[in-house]
Amino acid sequence: MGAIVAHLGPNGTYAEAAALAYTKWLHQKTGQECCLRPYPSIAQSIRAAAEGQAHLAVVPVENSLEGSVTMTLDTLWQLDGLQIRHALVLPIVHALLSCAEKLTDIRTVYSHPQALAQCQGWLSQFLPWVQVVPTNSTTEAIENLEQEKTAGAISSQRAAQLYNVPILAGAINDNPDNCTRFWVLSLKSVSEAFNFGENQASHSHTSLAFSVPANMPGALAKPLLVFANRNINLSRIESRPTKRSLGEYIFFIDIEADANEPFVQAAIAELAAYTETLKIFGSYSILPI
Ligand SMILES: O=C(O)C(=O)C[C@]1(C(=O)O)C=C[C@@H](O)C=C1
Repeated sequence: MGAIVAHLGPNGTYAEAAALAYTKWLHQKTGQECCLRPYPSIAQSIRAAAEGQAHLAVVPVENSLEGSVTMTLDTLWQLDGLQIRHALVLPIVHALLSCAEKLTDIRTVYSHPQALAQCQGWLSQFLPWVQVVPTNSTTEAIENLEQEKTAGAISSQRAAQLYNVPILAGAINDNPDNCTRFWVLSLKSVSEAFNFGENQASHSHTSLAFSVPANMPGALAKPLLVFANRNINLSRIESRPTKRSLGEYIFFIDIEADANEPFVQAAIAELAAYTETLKIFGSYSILPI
């Protein structure tokens, strides 16, 4: 049976490119067949995996220029039961797609907010007069181009080929080394039924998030010392609002250690004493893609 893999659509998004890279790796490693299924938003693709409509979801989590994809972090925090199976990092090269003949004809630029932000320097240098309009994905932005000859969309070269739209400018991201990290998510029960190629000896990273019981001195220092005292390196820390009241945060942390190791289990047990709600999103490795 093929595994259904949810991703942000319509076809041609970077999330789909990440899902394709992951399913190719998985097929080579385990022979597992997969079938990709696009969803209109990142949140809906995560919910599809959480509610069992899809076996996996491949979602962007962090970009080298713009930082966290907040919709992914917020949705993961709200839902229960999802685990991170793998991470993968893709280079992101944006192009300006348009049916206009030249840059000076462009009046509106559509794209996903992350992509718009990753090209803000280029936009202010070459198209300072345009109206910038956010869309749910870089490929949703392409829908407007045929009717609106003065519109452009920031998307990938692959999407330009897929939708047969001309590229007016290539490699427009503000840093040539632009890249985005994606997570592969699934319910725990799904990985018991499928072979997701995870039976390697150890995982390089564990991701977790917690809220703290009160805004007081040491509220964050105590949880962080749990890792520092055991020589466990943090590779990332990010805060998001709890959405309850101003100044209350959820902290998302990635550590460079496997939660199956006894010393990491001891750290997590101690961490629970200093946190209000603690969610462990699992241990995983970064795929060599
Ligand atoms: O809109 C897309 O094509 C996506 O896959 C989303 C997304 C993101 O949310 O970060 C993925 C990678 C790039 O960083 C830009 C956009």
